[in-house]
Amino acid sequence: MIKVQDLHYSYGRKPVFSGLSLDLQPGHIYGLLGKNGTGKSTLLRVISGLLFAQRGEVNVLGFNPVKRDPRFLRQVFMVPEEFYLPNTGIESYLLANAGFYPDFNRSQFDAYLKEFTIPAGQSLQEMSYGQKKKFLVSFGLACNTPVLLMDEPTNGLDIMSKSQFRKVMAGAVSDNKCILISTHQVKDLENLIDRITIIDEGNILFDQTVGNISSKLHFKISFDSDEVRSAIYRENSLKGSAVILINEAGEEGGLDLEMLYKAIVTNKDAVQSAFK
Ligand SMILES: Nc1ncnc2c1ncn2[C@@H]1O[C@H](COP(=O)(O)OP(=O)(O)OP(=O)(O)O)[C@@H](O)[C@H]1O
Repeated sequence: MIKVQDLHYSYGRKPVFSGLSLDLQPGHIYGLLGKNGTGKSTLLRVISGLLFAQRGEVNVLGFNPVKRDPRFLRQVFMVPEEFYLPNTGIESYLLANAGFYPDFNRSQFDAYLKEFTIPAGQSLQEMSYGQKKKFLVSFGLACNTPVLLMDEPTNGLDIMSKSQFRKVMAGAVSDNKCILISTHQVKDLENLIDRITIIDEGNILFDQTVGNISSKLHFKISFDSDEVRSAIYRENSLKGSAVILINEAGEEGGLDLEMLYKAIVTNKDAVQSAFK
């Protein structure tokens, strides 16, 4: 559905990607993680056709995003990290924008606004940043595009809104939809994303499904010093050590995305050895 091959992209002389490849399928929510400045937003912009790859191939739904073909544009929606909303009410916004998306669903949109407790009569510019973000997420979801790109969608959302976001997103997954979410707020996406892609210095550092991670790695609190020593990642505290172990016994357990991320960044080889 989204295929990126040998992507090269530089801002002026500053390279961001020099050979990145990625293959994303429908029916999944992908979490795109990585340090600040590693190129997550750039990648989303390249996929959506807002930036043009200097080398390599980008194919989204059979289209080259660079061509900005209307048949492509109506199938892709991006919720950017920074955005501008016009000084209009919700109805005028819908009138001007919903028509570009053939599968836009008004009752779905209203249900999302209700879930996020966005007052219907308010002008978009009078909304707080968090309200604007929830409005845009609601609109993006209601467009029902097969490709949905979100850049830090939970930034600026309060605690209640983050759980509403998780609920709304869980209901939005479908077999024909590919959702790619770039985020640092990994806790907000726990139990939501089913594949984790970490990019670093222009390359894919880690790319695994949550199911595969859970079968290969075991996350637990341990009080056993031998076990702690054998862990591929550990965080000590007075209440025992939070560890990541190679899941040799095939134990079932949860996944702590934040710990996984830290483990990959600090001890990539040990984590990757579990997947060989
Ligand atoms: N408009 C621009 N002009 C020049 N350089 C840019 C521009 N936008 C981004 N960059 C640079 O490209 C690199 C990748 O930026 P990008 O915003 O894609 O990273 P990111 O992974 O999304 O970062 P963050 O996690 O901080 O949002 C950074 O080094 C950044 O400084």
